[in-house]
Amino acid sequence: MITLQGLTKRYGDQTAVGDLSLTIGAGKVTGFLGPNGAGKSTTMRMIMGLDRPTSGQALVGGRPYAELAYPLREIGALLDAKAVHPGRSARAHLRALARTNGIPARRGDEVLETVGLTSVAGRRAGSFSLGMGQRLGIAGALLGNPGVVMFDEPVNGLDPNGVRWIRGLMRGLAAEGRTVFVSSHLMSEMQLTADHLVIIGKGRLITETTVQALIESSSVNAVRARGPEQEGLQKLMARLHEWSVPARWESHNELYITGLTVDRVSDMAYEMGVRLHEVRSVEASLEQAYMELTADSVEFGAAFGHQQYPGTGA
Ligand SMILES: Nc1ncnc2c1ncn2[C@@H]1O[C@H](COP(=O)(O)OP(=O)(O)OP(=O)(O)O)[C@@H](O)[C@H]1O
Repeated sequence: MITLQGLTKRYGDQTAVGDLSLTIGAGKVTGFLGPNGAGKSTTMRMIMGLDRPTSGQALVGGRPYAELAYPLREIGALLDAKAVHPGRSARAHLRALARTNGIPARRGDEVLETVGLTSVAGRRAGSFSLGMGQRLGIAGALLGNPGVVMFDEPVNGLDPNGVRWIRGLMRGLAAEGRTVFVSSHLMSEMQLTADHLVIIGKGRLITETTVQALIESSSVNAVRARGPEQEGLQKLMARLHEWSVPARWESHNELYITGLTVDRVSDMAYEMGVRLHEVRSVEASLEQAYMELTADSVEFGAAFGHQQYPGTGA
């Protein structure tokens, strides 16, 4: 379990992380999401004792990192895959890590097997590809068989095979009862991997929720109605607005209606004599729900153009 208590980090007058209080529990994968510069890496670095909080604290299994006698046995982290001596072989790197943490040397070979690097164990880590480096970093994180693992952007630059492997690994670690805390910008991947989500923006907690609850809360969950006659659709739109049902144009022959069922929309159109060719429900993706939620917290982003269609009144 990881506990953050009023965790705060300031750089000059800039607050990188502001008063974060939360618990990241065991037995599940918790995704750590937020726009660029939101404070994810800073938070993870404070959990690992690499940055000192300005105030508040981060606890691993109830204790600050600095007080852990053998930290690698409590928490393993992949924060920077390049933080490996390039001249050392993968095996030598893991042996050195094991030695300083009171872990038997043979454990290095076990984790190399787990991450699929046994055949290159004697090769210099500096000659590794990005994906191999990520795997070696993960081997280091697993070395002490810790109850808590933390990965900062673990799938960055990985091929589809590597992405799938990491997904399975994280799910497996959580199923074994471990705490798995992972940051990522890949929402499609988080939708498949995470159970729980912690979302921050500009250093502050935006929400803590489950993947399912976030998706269900999205206004993108809607009914899409498509028809061949725009005049009819405009009539339908006007009626919906009379009833204060949120509806907007998706394209010139498609409406997007929130808060009514497919059956209700079909019946309304039938009663009004509006021809429809398709009526179906649309579920938001995690990405859509996330974009809505964090729209106000994006510091570094390009403005999107907004398309207008007849009848939107916008
Ligand atoms: N050593 C530092 N000195 C000054 N400012 C810093 C330092 N480290 C981080 N920051 C600032 O703190 C803020 C949070 O950065 P952080 O890297 O934690 O964000 P992030 O959520 O991990 O971003 P990304 O998704 O882009 O990796 C940023 O505005 C960053 O510029």
